[in-house]
Amino acid sequence: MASANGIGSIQGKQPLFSFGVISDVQYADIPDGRSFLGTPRYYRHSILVLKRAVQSWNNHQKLKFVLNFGDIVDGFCPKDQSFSTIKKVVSEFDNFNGRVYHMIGNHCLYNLPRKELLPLLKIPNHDEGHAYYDFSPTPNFRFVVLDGYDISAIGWPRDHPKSVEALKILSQRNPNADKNSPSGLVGLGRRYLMFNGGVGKEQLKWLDGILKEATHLKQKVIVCCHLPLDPGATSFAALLWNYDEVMDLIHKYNCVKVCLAGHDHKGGYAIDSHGIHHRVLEAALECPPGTNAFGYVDVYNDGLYLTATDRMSSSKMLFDSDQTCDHENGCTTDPITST
Ligand SMILES: Nc1ccn([C@@H]2O[C@H](COP(=O)(O)O)[C@@H](O)[C@H]2O)c(=O)n1
Ligand SMILES: O=P(O)(O)OC[C@H](O)CO
Repeated sequence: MASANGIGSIQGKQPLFSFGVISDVQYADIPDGRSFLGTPRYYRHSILVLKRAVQSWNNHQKLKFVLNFGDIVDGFCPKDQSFSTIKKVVSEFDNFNGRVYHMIGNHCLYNLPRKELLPLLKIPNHDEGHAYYDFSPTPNFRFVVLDGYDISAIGWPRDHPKSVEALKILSQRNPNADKNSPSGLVGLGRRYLMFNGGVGKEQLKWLDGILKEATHLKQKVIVCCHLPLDPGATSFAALLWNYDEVMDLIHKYNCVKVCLAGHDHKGGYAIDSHGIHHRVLEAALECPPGTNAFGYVDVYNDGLYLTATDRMSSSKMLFDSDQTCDHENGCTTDPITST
């Protein structure tokens, strides 16, 4: 399909490399339920979605790695089963014939503290409890994985400075007794919920260094985080607390082309004022039995092409600086194929 944003230029060519994606598996061995707002959640079926994803990624044969966007187990998982359940889901991922890069999400942190969780997820360089890292699958591309719960009221010991900082932010920004309730919060202020978090100063400094180096090396950067970074691509109630600070830093450079996220289960897509694509991936948890939500991304010099399944929409994201939205009704995803 030749389209307004010029995706025709990448179709028909061999990708430089490809990788698999899935988000919000939120498995638990409990009966089906619903979100707070009533959306059905299929806790036992979600691991079947993951199994089918792994099978499909292995059948593809050319995927270089897989990215898991976080929340591999649900907060309702009985706490005496947290460790074994996370191990069970990780071992499903490990059936993939390649490297799996995990992100942490709020539901992971409801189940285990960081010091137990990060080694299980094989988070690189987790010695100080950080879950941010980067890797370069080819010399011209770099993936940056952000830790959206760096400043968070979940996951750190209660008296940890990062937990104290998070509780202070929540007490200033959210007057509700239940800090997960957005009641009375208006517009972008709705993001100040306990199930979200922020990127701390040290991580921002690290990110600045990475982007500086990537610019010097002429690398294109894909930023990944459980929490979305753009208000156009998500419900405000799912945004990273300091998404604006992170994006101001990213916008100082021209190397970041795409930001990928999970957390907001319905998914989303937008192009920001600097031409960066923001794609929030639809959740595996909310797939009714027999349906799927996973995909793989083909990487080209001039764009990313997400081929997705069932409830995850396929997306074309071209890197050109003169970005225009290629969807008639605005910057939403443009479904192209379903496998
Ligand atoms: N509109 C809302 C949404 C959520 N909450 C609180 O957050 C918790 C988690 O929500 P889920 O969507 O993951 O079910 C929920 O238990 C509520 O405490 C809310 O108060 N108002
Ligand atoms: O992580 P959950 O399951 O609490 O859901 C987060 C919401 O989707 C954010 O809007």
